[in-house]
Amino acid sequence: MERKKESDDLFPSVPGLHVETMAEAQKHVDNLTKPLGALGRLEETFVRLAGITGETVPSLDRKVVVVFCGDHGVTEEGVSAYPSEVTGLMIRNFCDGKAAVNVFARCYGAKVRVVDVGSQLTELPAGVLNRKVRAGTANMVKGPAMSGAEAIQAIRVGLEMAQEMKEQGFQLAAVGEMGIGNTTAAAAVSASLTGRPVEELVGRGTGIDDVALKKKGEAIRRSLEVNQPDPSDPLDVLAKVGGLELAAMTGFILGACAQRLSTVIDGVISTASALAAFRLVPGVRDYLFASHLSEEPAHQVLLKQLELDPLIDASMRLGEGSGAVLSFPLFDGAVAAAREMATFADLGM
Ligand SMILES: Cc1cc2ncn([C@H]3O[C@H](COP(=O)(O)O)[C@@H](O)[C@H]3O)c2cc1C
Ligand SMILES: O=C(O)c1cccnc1
Repeated sequence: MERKKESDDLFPSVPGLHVETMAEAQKHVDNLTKPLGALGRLEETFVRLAGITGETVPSLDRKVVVVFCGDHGVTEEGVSAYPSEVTGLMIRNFCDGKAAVNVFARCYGAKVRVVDVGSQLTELPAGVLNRKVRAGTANMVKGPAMSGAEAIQAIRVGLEMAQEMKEQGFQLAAVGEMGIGNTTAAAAVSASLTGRPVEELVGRGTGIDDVALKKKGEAIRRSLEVNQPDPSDPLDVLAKVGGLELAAMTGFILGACAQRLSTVIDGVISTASALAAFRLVPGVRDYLFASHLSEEPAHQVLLKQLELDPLIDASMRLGEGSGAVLSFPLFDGAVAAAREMATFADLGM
């Protein structure tokens, strides 16, 4: 009971969409010179952006991707194709502007923010925001990944980052992550929150072979048995079988949506965080956009629970927020179509 009270204070309420603006936007889209509904998901995207911003033609000039980083104790079970050290190497790579997410962000004029919420790096390169809660989680096969208090602290990091992004004037925010081992944590969180069997959710992550895939499934099952996370308590799930960057992404989504900041989720890891956020505050769904469909099997299960349709299906399995940033031009296209296309009335029809 005590914790329920604490989380009530922790989570801001999410306002409803501007329904009248959405109706106007829908009417406008229906009058554009194209067959009714022919722009598919771009139309739903545009109408919802109008509902979020309260503007019939919203502006999306300022875009950002926030990459939350953390390490995972469960890597000692041999669940990833790469060692934990790669998390730190990639943090440096993000700061050098040389990772996939940086390249895509440059292509589409988006800023990149890198937040260390739980890596094992002791010296951080310039450009990383140091919000470290602890240096990696514990091995969740042997006990909880972190304490409830640490999970709440990580969620607060995300909430604060969302506030900062809003204050910095961003209009579209993508959420991404880096953390070797985090597809294992994401699958465990997904299994707990959805109640689906582990075999349906576990995937090859960075590209493990059949032997490692079996070990990964077993590690996920054992983590659930050992920790018994309460599926009706997303905070408990995130603490026991989640990760620091997963909890921070949940906080970011809650904070961004509460401030009417349109938020684009990426692959399986950020979507697991989004489902946790949705279970805490269902209204966040109205502010969330699914960018792409990852190869990880849990991703489509999570998106279905969220009732979100991805814009892109490019067989990607990278993370970092890379798929979310790749979807940015589709948002620009949706807004540009609404702003610049002629209506049937313009043609005298
Ligand atoms: C070089 C490299 C860059 C990455 N960028 C994102 N990930 C992705 O892979 C990791 C999850 O996969 P697993 O659970 O199998 O470890 C995460 O860090 C995710 O962001 C990367 C992984 C690697 C190796
Ligand atoms: O779905 C993702 O984003 C993903 C898949 C595999 C590895 N890393 C990330």
